[in-house]
This record gives sequence, structure tokens and C-alpha cells, in this order.
Amino acid sequence: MSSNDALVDIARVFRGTFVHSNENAPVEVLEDRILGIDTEGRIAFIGRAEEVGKLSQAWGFRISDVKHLGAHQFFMPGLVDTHIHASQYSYTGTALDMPLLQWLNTYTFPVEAKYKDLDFSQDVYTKVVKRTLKNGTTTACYFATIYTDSTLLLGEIADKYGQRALVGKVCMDVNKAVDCYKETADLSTDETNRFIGELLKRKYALVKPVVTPRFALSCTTKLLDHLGEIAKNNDLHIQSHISETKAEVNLVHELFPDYKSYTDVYLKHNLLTNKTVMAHACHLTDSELKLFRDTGASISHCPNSNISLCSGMLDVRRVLKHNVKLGLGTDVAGGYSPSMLDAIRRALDTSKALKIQDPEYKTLTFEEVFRLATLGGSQALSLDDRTGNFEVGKDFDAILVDPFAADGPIDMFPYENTKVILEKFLNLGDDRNIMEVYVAGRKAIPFQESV
Ligand SMILES: Nc1nc2[nH]cnc2c(=O)[nH]1
Ligand SMILES: [Zn+2]
Repeated sequence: MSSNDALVDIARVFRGTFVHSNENAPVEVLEDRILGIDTEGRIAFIGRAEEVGKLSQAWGFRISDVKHLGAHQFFMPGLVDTHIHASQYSYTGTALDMPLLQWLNTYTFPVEAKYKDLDFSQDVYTKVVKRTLKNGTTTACYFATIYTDSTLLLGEIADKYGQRALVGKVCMDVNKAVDCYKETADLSTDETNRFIGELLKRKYALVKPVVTPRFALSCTTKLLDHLGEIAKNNDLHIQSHISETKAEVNLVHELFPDYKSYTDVYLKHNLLTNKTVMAHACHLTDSELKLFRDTGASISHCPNSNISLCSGMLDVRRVLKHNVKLGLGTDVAGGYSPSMLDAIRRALDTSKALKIQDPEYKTLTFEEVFRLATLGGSQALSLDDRTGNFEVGKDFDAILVDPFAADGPIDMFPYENTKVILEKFLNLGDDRNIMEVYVAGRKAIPFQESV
């Protein structure tokens, strides 16, 4: 398409229904709109369909180039998985018969140790990136393993398939169960520096490094100190786990007696910042939540994993009341589904289980959880200036949903409005309903021939 006075070229224009969240409304339905995307992948304009003539003149696109969505189809923002272990994808759907600490020692560490092998890494990482993209995950915050070259490969694969990703080389210098799967504090520090340097050198548009201490129990204070320094000096994202199970919390209190709380361990090592996302957080106290609010750190709610490993149930209302940023995570493979649609459903289930325990409890609505899975996730990852909803200037990260796709899981009934259809898609839909996925304006699904 041609250029315009605004000095940006328009690459694509869509006409149809757009559903997203904003600060005022968890679900806003924009019917019969025209949305233009520039060649940088950003949303250039959103207007009403009747303004198409005016818009085509102002932005220099041909009306015949506008792509019309089909009946009942709609665009929604891409799903943001704020916590997923790419390296655990091979055993997703199995090994859910133990509590966390035993589960790590028995299943997780022996599997993660295999990622020294780059062929093995290539196979699993390609599959997890493709699977999550097919299920509408446009942004993923990944844990990999302690191996730098293998983790760089995950970054390369996310870039190749066009997924927005934060990629973390896991850091751990304590592992009593699987001795071969750990580093020294100095090696972990050096390799983290090498990982960050190499990844940034590659200048991937959408793939960035995230400093990744596995959790307090896997790290000495020396290593935590070094990682906090690295994150601070380079203004990097940070991810870890916190207060997932009571046994873990008790052990942290035992092993870190000089700290006021589990949260204080991360705080004192400069690991609690406005670019930090901590997974689980089921058992935080009010004063710990206050530290999250004060530092701008966020929580990744991983409800499938919390139930599957019998870890706990996060009270999302309490977190939101404390004004702490919150997104959803699959936590593959503690969570058995790589789909964020499952995370949406399990988040609703957990809030209903809390109501069974306490009839006064106010359950989450599907609209609120839709926001957590999209805009909330982008805020939790401090990426909301780039993605999370359909605002002019943000990247076009979006899913084209056909709720009544042929051979799909949802039957059509007359007179259903868009919000009802959205609710059905969130509760019943799957990748058969996800016709196209765009990340920064580039079509990632269907997979392009070049990949
Ligand atoms: N669910 C989960 N919790 C953890 N805590 C430390 N490591 C892990 C992990 O790999 N998965
Ligand atoms: Zn995790």
C-alpha cells in the first residue's frame, strides 16, 4: 500500500469486530471498525467503518485492499503467558503426582539436565514455540535451563517463528538432589553475562533476555547478589518463583533466617523491581504484597500448576486489592496445558473454589480474567507500552477468532451477541477457532513457508 503525509506506510487494514480490555472496561467490544497497521507492525489508526473513505485518503491505502472479517469473526489481543518453562514441555501432561520440591528433584531436574544436548533442545523448543503460537500466545516469558547455548537457541527459535518472548537462562548453584544440574555462583554469573551479551548482540526485534534465579532455595546469597547487580546495571527484566507451597516458604525461613520474609530475600538482593515477575505467590502475607506494590513487581498466577501440584490457591482479589500487577501463566509442566485458554478457565475455577470455601468471596468474572490474560499480562511483564490491547501506537499482537469454525468445538445459536460469543470461546474454544495470529503486525499463524 502507499504512503501518506504521516510518513508511515500502511501494510494491512482490517474491517470487523475488535474485542479488547482497557483501564476502564475489562471487555470493550468495538463493532464494525477499521484498523490499520503500519509497516513497523504498529496500530496506525482505528476508526469507524463509515469513515473508510476519509481514512483511506488520510493514510493512503486502497479501499479494495481492506480485509473484511467473516460473520461472527473477531480480533482479540494475543494471549500473554507470563510464566512457562520451555524446557519442561516434553513431559507436559504427565508427572503430576508429587508436591513441588519432590517433583523438582524427581522429574524436573533430570529432564532439564538433558538440554546440554543442542539437538534435543532444538526439537523441544521448536515444538513449544509452535504449540503456544498455535494456541494464541503472542508473548511468552520463558524459563529455559542453566545451559547458555541451548537457551540462546530458544531465543533464536522464538525469533524465527515470530513470537514475542522474554527468555531466561536459569541460574542455580544449589541442588542437593541432582548434583550435575547446577553451576558455581561464579560460573552462573559469567554465563548469565554471556547469555545477555550474545542475545542482545543478535538484535532480535521481539526477543529479550530476562535474569532468572530459579528460586531462593536454588541459590546462594552470593549468586542472588550477582544477579541483582546484573539486572540493575543493565536495566533488565527479572523472573523467579515465590511462595508457591507452604513447605517451600518454611524452608526459605529456615535457610534465610536473617531476612524478614521470602519477599525480603529478593528485595535485599535488588531482585524486586518494576521489571520483576514472580510466579505463584500463593502464600504471601499482606506486608509482602505491599512490598510488591511499592516496588512495582508483579505476580504470575499459574492456577493449573497450583492445583496440579496441590501447591495452593492464589486469591486474585486480594492481590488486585493491594494494587499489585498480575498476569496469568501456564507454568508448563507443573501446569499440564500449554494453552492460555486453559489458564483462563483454571483461574475462574480457582476463584470458584475459594467461594466454595467462603460463600462471601466474590468470584472473578470471565471479563476480568480475559483482561488478566491480555492487558494484565503485558502490564505484569512491563511490556504494556508495546502490547496488550488495541491502542494506536502499540504493536498489533492479535488473534483472529472464528468462534464457529468448521469442525470446531462450538455450536452456533441465533441471537448471541459478541460478548456471549467471547465467553463461549474462552470457555469452550481451542486452536481450531484461532484462524490467524499476528505478532507486531506479522502473521505468525498459519506458519509462513519461510519457517
Ligand atoms: N512450578 C515450578 N516451581 C518451581 N520452583 C522452582 N523451580 C520451579 C519449577 O520448575 N516449576
Ligand atoms: Zn515455574
